[in-house]
Amino acid sequence: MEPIRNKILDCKRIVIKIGTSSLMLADGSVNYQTFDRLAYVLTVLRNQGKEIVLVSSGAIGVGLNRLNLPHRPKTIPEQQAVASVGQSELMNLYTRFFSHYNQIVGQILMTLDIVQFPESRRNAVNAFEQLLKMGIIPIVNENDAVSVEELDHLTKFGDNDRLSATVAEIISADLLIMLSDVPGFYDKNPMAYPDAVLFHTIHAVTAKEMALAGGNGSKFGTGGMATKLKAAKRILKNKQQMVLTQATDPTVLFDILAGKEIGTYFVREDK
Ligand SMILES: Nc1ncnc2c1ncn2[C@@H]1O[C@H](COP(=O)(O)OP(=O)(O)O)[C@@H](O)[C@H]1O
Ligand SMILES: N[C@@H](CCC(=O)OP(=O)(O)O)C(=O)O
Repeated sequence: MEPIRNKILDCKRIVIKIGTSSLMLADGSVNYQTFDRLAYVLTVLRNQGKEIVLVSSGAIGVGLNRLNLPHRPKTIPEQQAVASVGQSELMNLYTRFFSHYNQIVGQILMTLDIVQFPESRRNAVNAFEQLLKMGIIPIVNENDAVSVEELDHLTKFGDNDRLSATVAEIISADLLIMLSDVPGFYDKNPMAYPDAVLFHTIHAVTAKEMALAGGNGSKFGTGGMATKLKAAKRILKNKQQMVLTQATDPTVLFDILAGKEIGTYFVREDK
């Protein structure tokens, strides 16, 4: 009998983060199946009374596809333009697929400074609370078209792993589920080492765990495992919990919320 993760069973407010590598196919085209299945699963969870927030990467990936560009441009303004086009197309895709299940979605684009200033942070939280109260699923991304790494005014989160942990913190989510292109966190990169061993549960992220995080797995990934571990560290510090697994079949979310031992579960021992 596999262990049940009891602390997950009562989770009501859930942030789900999905990475680019799960939304795009290897040839750079859009993975429509994932968009459709994700829309279905999140709508079912919403109809069950869960409060769902989706943090979605993909602006760059979808933008490259829409503009028929073979790879990420080199200059920042070109990257901003690709993200601007891609974000518009990304929301178009989500709106269409969620509408198949009669679920309304909203868009919240964030920059780091929003959460760093108390008033703008409060305003952002108010927007989330109102959308959730209305039964709407907020879809969040970094506002890549304008958030540039500037020395004197830090607007960029840099990756959606960090953004998703921040959103989970400011809305006091019960659980963050990170969907990537790997089944979880391993003792070495499973894409490079077939004998890599999955960690089922992690109670603390230390230098030891950080040392096991190699580079990105996919040509689309921005964050890599290191940013996921940093996000997990923040989640644990805030006494929250996180599950990391792969997005191959978004119905995995049903099993995760049923407490099944899926992926890697980050939870404090004293939670
Ligand atoms: N110890 C590890 N365990 C699991 N994945 C790892 C590890 N070290 C490096 N990786 C790599 O991290 C990648 C996930 O990060 P990333 O490519 O950015 O995906 P995403 O687009 O979902 O953020 C995996 O594809 C894998 O190749
Ligand atoms: N805001 C960027 C996502 C950056 C990011 O963290 O991407 P990923 O590592 O695929 O989750 C975009 O939408 O392309």
